[in-house]
Amino acid sequence: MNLGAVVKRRGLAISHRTFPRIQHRYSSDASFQKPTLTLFENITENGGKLAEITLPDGQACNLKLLRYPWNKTEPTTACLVWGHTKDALDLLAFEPQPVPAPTRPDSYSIGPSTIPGAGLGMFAARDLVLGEAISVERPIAVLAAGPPPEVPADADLQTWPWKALKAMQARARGAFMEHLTEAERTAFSALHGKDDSQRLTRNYVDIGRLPGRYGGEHFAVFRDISRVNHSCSPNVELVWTRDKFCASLHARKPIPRGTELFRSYGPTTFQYWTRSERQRTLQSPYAFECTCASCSLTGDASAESDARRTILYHDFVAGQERVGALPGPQGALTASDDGVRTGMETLLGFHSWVDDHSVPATDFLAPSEEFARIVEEEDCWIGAHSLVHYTRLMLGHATLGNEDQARYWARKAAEQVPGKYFGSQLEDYTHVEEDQPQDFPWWNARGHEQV
Ligand SMILES: C[S@@+](CC[C@H](N)C(=O)[O-])C[C@H]1O[C@@H](n2cnc3c(N)ncnc32)[C@H](O)[C@@H]1O
Repeated sequence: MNLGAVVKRRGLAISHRTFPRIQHRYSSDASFQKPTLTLFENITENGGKLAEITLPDGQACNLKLLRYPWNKTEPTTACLVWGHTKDALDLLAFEPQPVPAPTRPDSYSIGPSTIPGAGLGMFAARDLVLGEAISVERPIAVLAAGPPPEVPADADLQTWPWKALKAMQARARGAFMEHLTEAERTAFSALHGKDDSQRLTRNYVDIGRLPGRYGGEHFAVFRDISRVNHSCSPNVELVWTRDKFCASLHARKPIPRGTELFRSYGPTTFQYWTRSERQRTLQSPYAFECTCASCSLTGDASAESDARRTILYHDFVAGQERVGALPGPQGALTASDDGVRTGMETLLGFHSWVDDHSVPATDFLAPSEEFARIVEEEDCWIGAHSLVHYTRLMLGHATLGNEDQARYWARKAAEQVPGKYFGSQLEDYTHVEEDQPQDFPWWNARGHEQV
């Protein structure tokens, strides 16, 4: 039996003399029920392996430190990812692409926030145009947020031994921080937070999945974008572009010079939550109480705001169910060909309405009109969901031959795609109707039913 296997089974401490490249080993108990973490001193010699976690069943998962994209002339990012992610990135043979420039230079400044006690914030340095890219940044650091894919999906991460695994990952993150370049450390240390751990948890942006078997989120920390404070009625939207490995901030409305910029910290569904649900999430890990317009409401007004957001949530869930019931791969909705159009129209119930004259136009339009009214009252940002309803209103009004309304909703729909600076298929979809509503195949098909 080889020494490595004995070590795994018995949880023995490994001497530096036997394996000089191994510096630390954290295992307080000899029981082989616990995962063990080994941190490597010389990560270059170990192919970027910063740590190896050995699970109770003997499987080993590697945490790898790499610089990405592999491009010497661009700013690159220090990444701490699971071994599979690195392998998948290797396979992609990623061609480095430059970080795109913002729409116009000098669009923002950093200074004391308008919210008492919120520290610094980001401000519009000039009048900003709806949709424009205000800041485009490659992150200082990217870290896998969850456990390795080898951890069984049904494992309760709060209980032993997974709790121990989590603590071990935290130690690996600490070691990762030590491996940042001096410039990265300086930028990271200047961010809000009393220590590295707090700086990480209070400044990260969730950038979602990277390629590879690990299906969880990744956290990215930015020099400037991490300065943007939170509001439940945000005026900017963050877009992560994996191919360019950068994030961009887009204005979701015209923003006058000097205005503080706010984005929503919550997950995609955050805008649908009630006030107390939102406040709970912001307390941990961000540790503040939101004072935006919706969160400052009290009594009946606050209950009404909660009720409005709940209506939006139910509509979102119903929409998800309709997407799930669509024939063919759901990817058709994001494909770059006519599948987008057909999939979208089917989802919206457009085809069945346009052919069934027994269903009045008002029945088709009313739910989307109510949706639009609530979104305006709450001033919330649920771009993709709004896009669906505004497109529906555009389709409906074009079919009724109502040119002004069709153009209006086409423009509103296009505005829900802030990443249009990076090119978007959906933008093409909506712009056809915006520029030439008469080109729409069903233009005026039910023109006799004016509403
Ligand atoms: C990502 S940082 C934002 C930049 C930070 N204000 C700074 O000084 O660098 C997140 C932290 O900013 C503060 N913060 C963000 N939004 C806030 C808000 N709406 N009200 C109060 N504090 C806020 C909280 O301390 C939070 O943990």
